Amino acid sequence: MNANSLPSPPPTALEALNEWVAEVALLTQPERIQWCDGSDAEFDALTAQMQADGTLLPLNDKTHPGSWLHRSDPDDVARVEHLTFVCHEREEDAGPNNHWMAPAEAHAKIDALFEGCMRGRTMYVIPYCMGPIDSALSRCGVEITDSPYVVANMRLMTRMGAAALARIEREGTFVRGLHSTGELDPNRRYIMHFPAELSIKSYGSGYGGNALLGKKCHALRIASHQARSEGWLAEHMLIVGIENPQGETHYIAAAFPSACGKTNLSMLIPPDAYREKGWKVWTVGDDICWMRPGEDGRLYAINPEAGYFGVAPGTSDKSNPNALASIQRNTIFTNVAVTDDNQPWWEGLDDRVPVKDWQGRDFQPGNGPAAHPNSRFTVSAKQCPSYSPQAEAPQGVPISAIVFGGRRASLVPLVFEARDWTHGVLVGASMGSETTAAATGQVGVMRRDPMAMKPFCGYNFADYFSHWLSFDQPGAKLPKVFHVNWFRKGDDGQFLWPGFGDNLRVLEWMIGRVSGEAGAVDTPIGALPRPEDLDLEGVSLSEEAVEELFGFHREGWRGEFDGIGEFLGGFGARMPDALHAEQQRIAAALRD
Ligand SMILES: Nc1nc2c(ncn2[C@@H]2O[C@H](COP(=O)(O)OP(=O)(O)OP(=O)(O)O)[C@@H](O)[C@H]2O)c(=O)[nH]1
Ligand SMILES: O=C([O-])CC(=O)C(=O)O
Ligand SMILES: [Mn+2]
Repeated sequence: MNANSLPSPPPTALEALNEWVAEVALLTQPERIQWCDGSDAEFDALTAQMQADGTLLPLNDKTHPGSWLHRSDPDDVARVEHLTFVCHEREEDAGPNNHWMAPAEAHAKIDALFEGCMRGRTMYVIPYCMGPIDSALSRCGVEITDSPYVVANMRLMTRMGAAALARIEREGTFVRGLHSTGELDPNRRYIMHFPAELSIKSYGSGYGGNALLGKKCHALRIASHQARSEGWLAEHMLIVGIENPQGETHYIAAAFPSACGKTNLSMLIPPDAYREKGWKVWTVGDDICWMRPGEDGRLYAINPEAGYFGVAPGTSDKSNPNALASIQRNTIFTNVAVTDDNQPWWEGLDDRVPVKDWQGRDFQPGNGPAAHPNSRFTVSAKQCPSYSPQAEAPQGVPISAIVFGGRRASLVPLVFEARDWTHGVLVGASMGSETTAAATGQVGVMRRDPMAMKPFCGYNFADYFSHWLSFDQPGAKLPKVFHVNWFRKGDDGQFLWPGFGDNLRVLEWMIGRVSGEAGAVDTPIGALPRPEDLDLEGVSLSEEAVEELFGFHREGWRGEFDGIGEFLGGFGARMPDALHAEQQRIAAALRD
């Protein structure tokens, strides 16, 4: 195709967009170009076409109306951090936390892959808005892709189509994301970010986090960099509203690494006794949070997404009934197993035995799990029974508490509170967690994952921590900062804390701390509740569990703080002195 065969007149009057689309068409040579309007008719036509060519397999229409299974290439099931690059002119600006390539080299390398890659195929142009269309906090982008699966997922995950295009035309700026599934060859795969150009190029993967460019690539890597210069924060956080029996709602934002419990906490169902008293939980977002100080000095947050791309395994009517209710219809499942009556199935759902595994083979336990450990569902947020009407509010919701947490089998207690903002930033910066199946590589290895942003921060972590510290200004009414660990294990290897709905007991304590009502004891690492400071009625915990979940183990923390000191030191002179000082203050207190 050449520029002359572009549709005429072009669907938008925005020259910059038309020029970019023409330029991409020239490079990739698609057979045709389709501008996506986000309509139901467009979605229906795409899913019908994917059903016809086998990209989507229809699921049981009685139990799961309007739902499909997609089986991806077995080598393309997770994010690929070693192939993900942040391309600033200077390597120091990407920082030791990122893989870096100079922009010119990166463009040359990936453009060579894009050359002619859409021959014989349709090129889709997807205008999207991250956040409510009418919110000043929202930002827009356009993704160009040759994957109808990406279009369908973007339709569920973002505000996509005509309204987004209208906003882009008004604003004149947008993030440019170019994607092709290519040959799905892991040796011809890159996810490249050019923060200074507000652009993304992703080649060779169809997997969510690599291919749905509005999500991790735009809303975290590009947005975090943009947020630094514009005075806001783009974070890997859920947003949840906790309504107490008096009818007051506190909003909490929580950063846990991939597959460490954000979706679950955001959709929590209160334990029976809490429900009877009138506690309610409202889901604003399950993965990404953009926040900015409001005129009253508080941080206001929006969820830039419009849907969930959630982890399937472990989701059941016991662990997460809201998620399960959300995915009974109009859902795309990726890499799950199926039962004999063609229902989606995964480990932890129930005790049925599936007939086909995620690769479509007859299920045999010897082949490993039936559903891929990183199998996912894509669904519109509006289908969640706990979806908060405030998720559409253009001004966002005020945040009362920020929570950091990870998977830590040992040492780290159930919950503690940072003493002030600077300490809170250190708590976030020093987060550690055991790796999960959300990214390729070994699972269960402890690594530092500051603010759950290790794979997602679009610039040097040292500068990112400085940016976090800069919010502590006169007049600021910053949230309190906490750290949680739902994943503490006993000697038998079992989790000590029941988790899920019972996590509300911990959130209630946090809200009590915010309002000054809940008790705690001070330790060098922060304020820890005593068991009697939490409502534990009906929770059965062994003596060992209480000791491990609520105890403070000075020896272990000394070692931990040595590790934290080394980690901060790895960033050299760019690391803010205030964080070093904070680490040293606590390390000294631990020696006393
Ligand atoms: N033991 C325990 N497991 C949990 C808890 N919350 C979530 N999980 C499990 O952790 C896994 C991942 O949870 P999610 O809530 O999907 O993780 P996420 O942080 O939203 O992950 P991403 O979408 O990858 O960013 C699931 O298998 C859950 O069942 C908890 O409180 N306790
Ligand atoms: O990005 C993805 O593919 C899914 C996700 O939320 C994560 O990995 O944190
Ligand atoms: Mn995530």
